[in-house]
This record gives sequence, structure tokens and C-alpha cells, in this order.
Amino acid sequence: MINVAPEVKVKQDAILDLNNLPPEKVALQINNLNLFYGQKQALQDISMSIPKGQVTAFIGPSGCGKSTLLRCLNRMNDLVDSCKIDGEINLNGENIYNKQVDVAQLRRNVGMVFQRPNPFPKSIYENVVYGLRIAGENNRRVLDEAVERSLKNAALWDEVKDRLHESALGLSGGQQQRLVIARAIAIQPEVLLLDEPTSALDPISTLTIEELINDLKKQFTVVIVTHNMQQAARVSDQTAFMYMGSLIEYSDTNTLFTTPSKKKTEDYITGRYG
Ligand SMILES: Nc1ncnc2c1ncn2[C@@H]1O[C@H](COP(=O)(O)OP(=O)(O)OP(=O)(O)O)[C@@H](O)[C@H]1O
Repeated sequence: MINVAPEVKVKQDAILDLNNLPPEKVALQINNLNLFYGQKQALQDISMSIPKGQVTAFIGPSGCGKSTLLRCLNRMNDLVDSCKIDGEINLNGENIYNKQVDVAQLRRNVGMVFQRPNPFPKSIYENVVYGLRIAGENNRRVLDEAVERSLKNAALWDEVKDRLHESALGLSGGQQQRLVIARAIAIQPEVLLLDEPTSALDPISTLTIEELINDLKKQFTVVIVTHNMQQAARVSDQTAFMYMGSLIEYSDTNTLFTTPSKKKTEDYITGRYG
């Protein structure tokens, strides 16, 4: 057994065979994905299945391609001019890179939360219903229900229920990040992408978000990028270790942190580099 940092508390959930997931258990299937920024190749032939209703973490040293891979999952890299992609990512049996895919609809279905909380300068209520209003929903009762449900799911309701019409900018950083999560889940996505969601937060807010992630997987598939190995070990069911644009090892979190099969993974999790 590898001697990982003592505070790493690995999870013991049921282990999936990630190489042979039945199609109904796959949320996203990545096949032979290569990505270039100009001449520079940032992702090299990545293939992996991301299971439904679970938390999958991407870890690895700075610059290894974690955020790039995450952003491929809802085509955020389309916004980068120099970016070229080949390979495929299937969601519900359709390659999200097909020409006919409606990218706005894809991003509603595969929501994203960034490192720094980014609430809009609007009320708490209007932040949560933002996506619903864009989709044309204006029925007060429907919106009220969505606000309560989403804020409860984001573990924020009790703290804000008496100030829903006050500015979201008056919330603390940790509350703002939970509000942004509520905004993302209000439109009922299938997948939630979290790009270092706690790196700008204090330890207590971080813990609250980690507990929330554990609840969110009951309703959504969650994919998280984190710099923090302890966090990956605490929140994820499976972990992908990346190095210089390649997927080195991908397995259930317990195995990856206790008996990794690759030397590079072992070196990383024991702190020899990164
Ligand atoms: N918009 C961009 N244009 C050009 N190169 C980019 C762009 N975004 C990322 N890169 C490069 O692609 C590589 C992977 O970057 P990425 O941000 O995905 O890594 P990361 O593992 O998430 O790193 P970190 O942990 O530091 O956030 C890096 O070499 C980075 O410099």
C-alpha cells in the first residue's frame, strides 16, 4: 500500500469496471480525443468513460491539461480561436462535436462552475432563475419553485430564504459559489462540470462545497478538476491522473490513491513532483 498523506480519506463506494461500463451507465464517452492550441498539442489521444450519477475527478500537475479536458465536455474550447479538436465525445449516444449540435443547448445540459464565484450583479432570486428566464419561463410559481428547489439542493436555502431579493454580491465567497451552483442546476442539467470550485474559498466553505458535491451526484453526474489530491480523495468515486496532456491512469479513487498501477501516478500522489 502506498503511503499517502494521512488526511486522505479514500471513499469505499461500489467499484465500477470503467473499461466495460454498460451504455446506460455512461454519461460521457470520450474516444481518441486530441486537442491542439495552434501547433501545441495539449491533449493526446484521451479515451475514457465517465459514469452517470458519480463524481469523477481530474488530477495532475499544473499544465497537464485537466481544465482543457473539462472544457471539451461542453465545448467551452470553441471560444478559443487557435483550438483544434479531433476525436469524439458522446453524450446520450451523440457526438457533441457533430456540426448539427446546438452548442447553447449542450451547455445547458452540461453546466459549468468556475474557480472564482461569478454571480451576476442581480438579486439572489434573479441569479437562480437566469437560465429559466432565457429559456422563456416567466411563470411566477414555476420560478419560485425552481428557486427554492435549487437553493435547497445547493445547501444555501436556509441562509438566504429571507433575502432572496437582495443583491447576490452581498453574499460571502462560499455562499456565492453555492449560488452559482444553484444557478447551474436550476435548469436541470445532466452533467455538472466544476473547475477548481473551491480554490478561492476558505477551509470551512470548502468543506461545505465538498459535502454538497456528495449530495449533487444523487441527481447529476459531476466532473471536477482539482489541484488538491485530498479533495479528489474525499469527493470523487473515480479519479483520472493526467500528465503532459495524456491520461496516465484512470480508476476508482480508492485504487488510484492506494495501489496505483503506474509509476508516474505513484510519484505524483506521494508528492515527488507536481
Ligand atoms: N487558451 C489557450 N491557448 C493556448 N494554450 C493554452 C490555452 N489554454 C491552455 N493552454 C495550454 O494547454 C496546456 C494545458 O493547460 P490546462 O489549463 O488545461 O492545464 P491544467 O492541468 O488545467 O493546469 P492548471 O492546473 O495550472 O490549471 C498548458 O500548456 C497551457 O499553457
